[in-house]
Amino acid sequence: MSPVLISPSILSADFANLERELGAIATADWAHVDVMDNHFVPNLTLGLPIVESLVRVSPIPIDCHLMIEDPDRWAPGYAEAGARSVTFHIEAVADAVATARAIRAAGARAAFAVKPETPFAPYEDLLPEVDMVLVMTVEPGFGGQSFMADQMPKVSQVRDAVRRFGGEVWVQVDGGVSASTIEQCADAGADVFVAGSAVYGAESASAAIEQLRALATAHTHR
Ligand SMILES: O=C(CO)[C@@H](O)[C@H](O)COP(=O)(O)O
Repeated sequence: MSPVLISPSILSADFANLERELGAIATADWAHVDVMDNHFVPNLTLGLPIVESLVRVSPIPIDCHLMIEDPDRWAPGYAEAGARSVTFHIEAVADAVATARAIRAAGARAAFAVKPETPFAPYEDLLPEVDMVLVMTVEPGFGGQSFMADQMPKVSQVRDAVRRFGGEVWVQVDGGVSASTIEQCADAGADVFVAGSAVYGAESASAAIEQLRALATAHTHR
């Protein structure tokens, strides 16, 4: 397996043609699906029935990022729907351990996300319960925002904690990731890269994916 994973965000895709848009990123590792409820974030996207349909038609695994309230209740359903990984926000969850275990029991990889203002250190003890930590590099809610380079120390902090833990836990970054920002993410220790506008805004999505993969691979320290 490649030491890095590229996960294009379909938030920047044409929502009227999602099957075709998933086909356009078939050379990526995962397809990142942002579920937003207009409460946890000020935007509304899609929910469980659409994710079930996307799982059916996607040529690559679905990487589901839940930006919703009450993930304790909803997250396992996305795993049961066939998402390969399900990420909940640590700011929204009541019982992170129970939710992560329910996601894993339903057959998906479990992850938690931290918003830019949220520190990682208080949650380091959760590493044995998850397969990935997502460090947001924009405020969650919208695609096309500017990359927050000030989150790179947090990415390094997560990578150091994963090394101390010794298990296999991916470190994902999401927001403003592009050919001009991905190297610093990889240098900081990220190995899973979400990119929306940089992929769907490119003339060729597959060429953009290859460029991102090559840049990240050249800078990974794994
Ligand atoms: O979760 C989110 C936004 O909240 C992301 O997944 C965006 O969809 C990334 O888009 P770009 O910043 O890459 O355009």
